[in-house]
Amino acid sequence: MTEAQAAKEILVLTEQINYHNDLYYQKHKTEISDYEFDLLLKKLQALEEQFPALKLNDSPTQRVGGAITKNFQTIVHQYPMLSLSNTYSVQELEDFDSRVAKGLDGEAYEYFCELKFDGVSISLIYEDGVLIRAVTRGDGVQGDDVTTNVRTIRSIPLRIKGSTFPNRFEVRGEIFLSKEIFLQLNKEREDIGEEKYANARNTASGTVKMQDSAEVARRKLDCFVYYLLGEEINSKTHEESIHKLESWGFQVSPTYSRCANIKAVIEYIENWEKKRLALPLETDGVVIKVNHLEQQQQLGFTAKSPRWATSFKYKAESVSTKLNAITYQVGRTGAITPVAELEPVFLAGTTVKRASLHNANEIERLGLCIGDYVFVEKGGEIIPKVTSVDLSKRTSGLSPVQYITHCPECGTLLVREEGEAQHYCPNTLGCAPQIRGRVEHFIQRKAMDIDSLGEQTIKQLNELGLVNSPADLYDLKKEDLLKLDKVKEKSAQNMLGGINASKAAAFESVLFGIGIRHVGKTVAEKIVRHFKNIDNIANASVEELLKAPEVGEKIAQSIFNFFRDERSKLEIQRLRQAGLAMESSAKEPKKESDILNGKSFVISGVFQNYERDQLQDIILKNGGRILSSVSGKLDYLVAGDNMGPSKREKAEKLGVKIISEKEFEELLKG
Ligand SMILES: NC(=O)c1ccc[n+]([C@@H]2O[C@H](COP(=O)([O-])OP(=O)(O)OC[C@H]3O[C@@H](n4cnc5c(N)ncnc54)[C@H](O)[C@@H]3O)[C@@H](O)[C@H]2O)c1
Ligand SMILES: [Zn+2]
Repeated sequence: MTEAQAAKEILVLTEQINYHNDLYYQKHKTEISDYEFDLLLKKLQALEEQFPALKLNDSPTQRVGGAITKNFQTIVHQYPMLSLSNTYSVQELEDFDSRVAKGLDGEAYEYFCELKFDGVSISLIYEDGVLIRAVTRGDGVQGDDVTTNVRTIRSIPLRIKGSTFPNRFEVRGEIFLSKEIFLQLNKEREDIGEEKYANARNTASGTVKMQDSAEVARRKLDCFVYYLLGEEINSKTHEESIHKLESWGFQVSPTYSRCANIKAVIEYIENWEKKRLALPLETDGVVIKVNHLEQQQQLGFTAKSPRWATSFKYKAESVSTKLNAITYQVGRTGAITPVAELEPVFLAGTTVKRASLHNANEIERLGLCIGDYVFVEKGGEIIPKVTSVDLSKRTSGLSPVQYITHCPECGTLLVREEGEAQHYCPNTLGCAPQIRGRVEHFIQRKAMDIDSLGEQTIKQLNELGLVNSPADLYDLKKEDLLKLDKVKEKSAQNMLGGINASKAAAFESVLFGIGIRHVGKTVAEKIVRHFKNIDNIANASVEELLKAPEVGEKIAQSIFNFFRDERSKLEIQRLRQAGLAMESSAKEPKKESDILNGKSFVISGVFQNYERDQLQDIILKNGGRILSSVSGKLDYLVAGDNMGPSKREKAEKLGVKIISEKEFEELLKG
């Protein structure tokens, strides 16, 4: 390669890597696998070594890939938060070991191995035993202050146990979503017609940077810690530090092990390759650290990572198999999911016959033809996925997959909304899986809680033409139920009892249960609080809907459309006649004073002593008004933590008074 060619190649690679870094760290998305990404980076590194003069100062090989955002306060790290070098091969691991041996000049040394948890790294600062700050890695030098969000994580102690600890220290760890919580979160999203999250890591990193910490708390993040730093730590080894962290009440994964030499490290790596798949969280490799802290110091750091540690990444097992067909599933909300039907193949301990293809874009990106051989991977994710076409086995005469245009269940023309990757069957009221899904959604515990009915019963009731919508449940008679397989007098009675008892459910459960797209349980609760009864909701304009807390453009439009559909109006009317609650049972807030009469407020950010709705209630009860956005007419902007900077700027420009939670309390005293 000539120098000119290398220069060009370096530019192209840098641009690609920067693009993927931005997607990964800022947008919490990925378009290529970690392995492919690491290959790009290695290629760039090799070129830079061959042509040192061409190395760019800000090359992605020289710095940590992330960045800070404008939504949080920026904090400079006391100790830089670096990356880790990585390898996928035992040979490279042995090279690392040789470098360590050389760097330590013949001194004896040992390693400490931990699993590499796949989440997002966090720095936790403790003073006098109390968590005072939590900061993201950012660009390694400075990060985002996400303390309010991190305080919601139960496994991170707000105050540490015991009485002997340094005045000030820093703990580093990995925030993650367990596989179980991630699947549950996706199930809930699918249920209300939201697109599913791609993987747990991206979801965890997106969650840590949310503006609403009440939502963060609901997501149930978790954390493993793996690093202790500070002036007065007094540990001799990393192992000792880990034991200290455990004794102070931090959550440390019990999977670590001290390893006498690189041979033992390799055994550790082999030992965990399969076992890690059964762990409750995703892991993508092993982190190998020199155990003695003095030796760590002696080895030091490069610009981007420590020389005393490295990571071994497991390459996801991948096999090539034939794509026999693509089938299409129709979900509760009509979302179409394409599924690859594969020639059965053995992969990472199980036989794989099907793999998810997500949506039409994915099929296009892969360039699939029926009859192709495709590579299938089962990485950290639970569901296998098709990663690419095995072009070496492509035969001639295959033509690219044509995505279906009509619903495989009811034949209706599919639609795809602007900006969405998924196709939908719009025949919500006439498409069998959608009908069943809607009734299942309606009877679930968070909605009407009718546990005497199950999926099978609903399927049969629908096939017999007895149930086509939730309201039909309330017309069921015992004779109807006796027509079902294996249903006798007693269970029929039981079912009717459950249906009848559901009439006592609260209005927010009903509103969630009727299944308006994008309206989850929390949103339903907020809407009920704001609008009080179904008529107010049904008659609200999009603009009025937008004034309710947590209701954005997408939700407002969806609610508005729902209540303009004659068929949903009829359904609501039938449910009302059946005796379901159509208004909030909560009492109107009683007027407490006139102290805030004529004053208008916007509430923004997160508060120490109140939920946002509580603050709203207090304002209303004392005669104030709530506005939805900052304008010249606004009297007060009540600012909590993590308020968006644009709101503040606007308020400052318009001369609106910005008050803190404390000042608001003062205001109330008159
Ligand atoms: N697919 C993509 O588009 C894309 C884009 C950018 C980055 N990436 C992936 O991210 C990696 C680079 O990310 P990185 O710089 O964050 O490095 P890294 O994730 O490879 O390694 C460093 C991080 O490992 C984490 N870690 C987990 N367990 C640990 C333990 N026991 N001890 C110490 N640290 C532990 C820490 O958060 C630390 O910051 C790449 O190798 C690539 O795989 C992928
Ligand atoms: Zn359909």
